[in-house]
Amino acid sequence: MTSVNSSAPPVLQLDHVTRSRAGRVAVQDLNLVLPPGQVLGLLGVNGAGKSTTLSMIAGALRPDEGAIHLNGEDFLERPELARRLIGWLPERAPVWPELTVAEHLDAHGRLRGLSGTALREAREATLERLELQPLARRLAGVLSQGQRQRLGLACALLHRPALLVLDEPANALDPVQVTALRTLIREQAAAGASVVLSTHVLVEVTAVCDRVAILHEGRLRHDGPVRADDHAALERRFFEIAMQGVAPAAHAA
Ligand SMILES: Nc1ncnc2c1ncn2[C@@H]1O[C@H](COP(=O)(O)OP(=O)(O)OP(=O)(O)O)[C@@H](O)[C@H]1O
Repeated sequence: MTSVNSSAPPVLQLDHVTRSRAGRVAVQDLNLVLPPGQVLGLLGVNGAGKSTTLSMIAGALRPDEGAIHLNGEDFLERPELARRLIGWLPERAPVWPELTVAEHLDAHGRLRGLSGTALREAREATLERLELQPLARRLAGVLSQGQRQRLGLACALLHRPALLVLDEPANALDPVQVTALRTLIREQAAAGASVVLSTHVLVEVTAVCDRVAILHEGRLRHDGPVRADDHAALERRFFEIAMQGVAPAAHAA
């Protein structure tokens, strides 16, 4: 399934990354290396540290310790790399209610240095790819949740980033759109982009990811390839890790 180019530098490298939130360690000593064209699924129970990790990868949170490199460059020294290299769909994608769908894409494109014909072409191609053309002139404030999620995805994809960071991308999508999202993610990987996505839905990982990382209590507990033909193995591993520290009575509950 993967189209990894092993001779290129990693798109993303995390070395010993640690981050506390509200006085508690949310992510601890995390090491990850992501080559071009690979789709990595990030799993973990609520509070495991997935969103904190994705926020650091997207440049929205700074690690307390450790290093992050994008395409071999020091991301903490050069946070502006995010504008060009990263497309981020946060857990709750912010929208400006008074702007239309097309205006959102224009605003995101300008923030990433696109203008004129390049911006127009990127906007039209993205509207078409995300099937948002019928909604292009609609105000974001009146979109359904799933339509908003697709707008968030469109904003993340618009500038063709080398790294897509998707926090729960299937949130609020109907089954047709979930299938379309899977196709879109594999298409991005085939074109050379790397993808990190977090999800609570294990079957999403089996369906779309080359590799899975499982976080528990802020620590990386598993990092390995996904076997599309063995979903049960992923489930077993996930629950093995997720149930650590849970009392037997809680298991049974
Ligand atoms: N804005 C915040 N302020 C303070 N602490 C936070 C904040 N966001 C998350 N945390 C804490 O950081 C830890 C990791 O949370 P994080 O949101 O990264 O986990 P998650 O794996 O994404 O969880 P979920 O699956 O519920 O979205 C948790 O202990 C959480 O309480």
